[in-house]
Amino acid sequence: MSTVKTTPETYSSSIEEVFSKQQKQSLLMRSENTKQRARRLKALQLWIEKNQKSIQDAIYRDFKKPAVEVNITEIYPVLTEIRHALENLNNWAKPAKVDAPLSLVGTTSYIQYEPKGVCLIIAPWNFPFNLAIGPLVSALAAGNTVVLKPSEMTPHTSELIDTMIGELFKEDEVRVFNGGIEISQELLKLPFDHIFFTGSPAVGKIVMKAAAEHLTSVTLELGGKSPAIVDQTCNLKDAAEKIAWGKFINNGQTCVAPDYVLAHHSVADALKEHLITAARQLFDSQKQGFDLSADYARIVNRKHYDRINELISDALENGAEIAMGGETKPDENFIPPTILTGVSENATVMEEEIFGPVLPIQTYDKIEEAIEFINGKPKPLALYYFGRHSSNKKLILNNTSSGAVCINDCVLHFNHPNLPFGGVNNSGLGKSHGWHGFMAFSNEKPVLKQRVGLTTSKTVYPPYNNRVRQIVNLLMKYF
Ligand SMILES: NC(=O)c1ccc[n+]([C@@H]2O[C@H](COP(=O)([O-])OP(=O)(O)OC[C@H]3O[C@@H](n4cnc5c(N)ncnc54)[C@H](O)[C@@H]3O)[C@@H](O)[C@H]2O)c1
Repeated sequence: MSTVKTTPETYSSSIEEVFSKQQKQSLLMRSENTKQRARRLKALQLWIEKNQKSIQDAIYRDFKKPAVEVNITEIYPVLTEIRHALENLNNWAKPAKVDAPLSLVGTTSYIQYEPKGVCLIIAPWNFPFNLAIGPLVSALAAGNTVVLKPSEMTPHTSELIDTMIGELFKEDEVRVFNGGIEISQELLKLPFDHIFFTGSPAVGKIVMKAAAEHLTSVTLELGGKSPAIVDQTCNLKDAAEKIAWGKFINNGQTCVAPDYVLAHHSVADALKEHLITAARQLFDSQKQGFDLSADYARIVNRKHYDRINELISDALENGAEIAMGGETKPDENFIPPTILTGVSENATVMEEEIFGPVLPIQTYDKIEEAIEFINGKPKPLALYYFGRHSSNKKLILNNTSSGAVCINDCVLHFNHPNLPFGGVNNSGLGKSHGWHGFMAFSNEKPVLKQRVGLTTSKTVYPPYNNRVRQIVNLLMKYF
């Protein structure tokens, strides 16, 4: 493979030229029917199905992600998203009729879902294929043109995405601009009709500020510290297997991974043992060591490897103990599943999103303490509750705010096409997936048509004589 394009000059058209071509094309695409949108989605689907091996290879080269894990977490979710859109597109795009209130009798009204226009998608590196192409599916289903900026941290996948898009689309429909922050910043200067950003809350703020210059709408899919509460009523072995899977898959670099565990003090020790067993069974089944396991991915680069090691060192300096893990390998960005106990609340690992295979276990006595702890931090992207205590469940659901909640499981909600996916405040703004993704890239345009002129409107026109005053008073009282 050739090296990744890093500056706009290496492309045939500049960012501004592509933007201007897409503005013209997006006007033409407004009058397209859904068949043409479906044709684009179908082409994308066929390309992905035909090139599964290339996708697996590219992501393996980026951070040694096992091929089956690529299928489960990168290819399958995108194919699900495409199939769901193809099945539902006609319904989604159909104008939605709405009833008239009594005061507007004689009118008919409907909502027309029009494409927003020229959209920018900025993607992160942690699911480099899924999180670039998933939003693209929604944007195309809604009839938009797209400029796509994949992450510079996964160069092999980003180059493959560029190749795929180049083979499937003209640059006035979809165009990739690969590169780092400088490319993002150039793109963010333009008056896009919508920006869909997935990444960190810190960069989300930069994107939102840039969007504000043009009053461009944004969807921000951000991160945060997603807690997993484990109470004394849960099946510990089952909970441990699910938490270990959700935490250590993709080497912990998952926005909805359980960031830390809040365990009832009576089950914390037993849970720790189950977590250690589960991590070994899932990610080192051959018992050769996690570093030799074909089922365990790597940290994406040295910068993140160093960041995560610093989190571990800081936790240890603040009194934490390592229940599992400890032996890292800088030459291959390898950090084994690491479980920490006795972590101080002031340790950085309890303050920043971990985004790596490190799982601190905190304990609580009363469920109210766990809730207070969560509410003391920015609202998380996901919250997990493991237990069968209906009053605990109710207390948690009613007294915390998060992008999503999973009960007795974790991460799975990402793959449910009928659930809106996204965060709240610090963990995100707006929703994606399925209908919700279609809506993120659509303008809900209300259309009101006057039919028989029975409405009260003209009767309240000036001059405001006694008759008009009486009508207005009646309107306010009864309609
Ligand atoms: N909510 C979700 O769906 C979701 C999914 C995956 C990851 N995330 C979050 O993403 C973060 C990890 O991903 P990341 O490290 O790639 O995020 P990031 O914010 O560093 O980068 C994301 C994208 O923004 C670009 N970028 C970086 N700095 C920029 C700047 N100053 N100006 C303009 N653009 C800039 C990058 O080139 C990249 O394409 C975590 O916080 C994680 O929780 C969220």
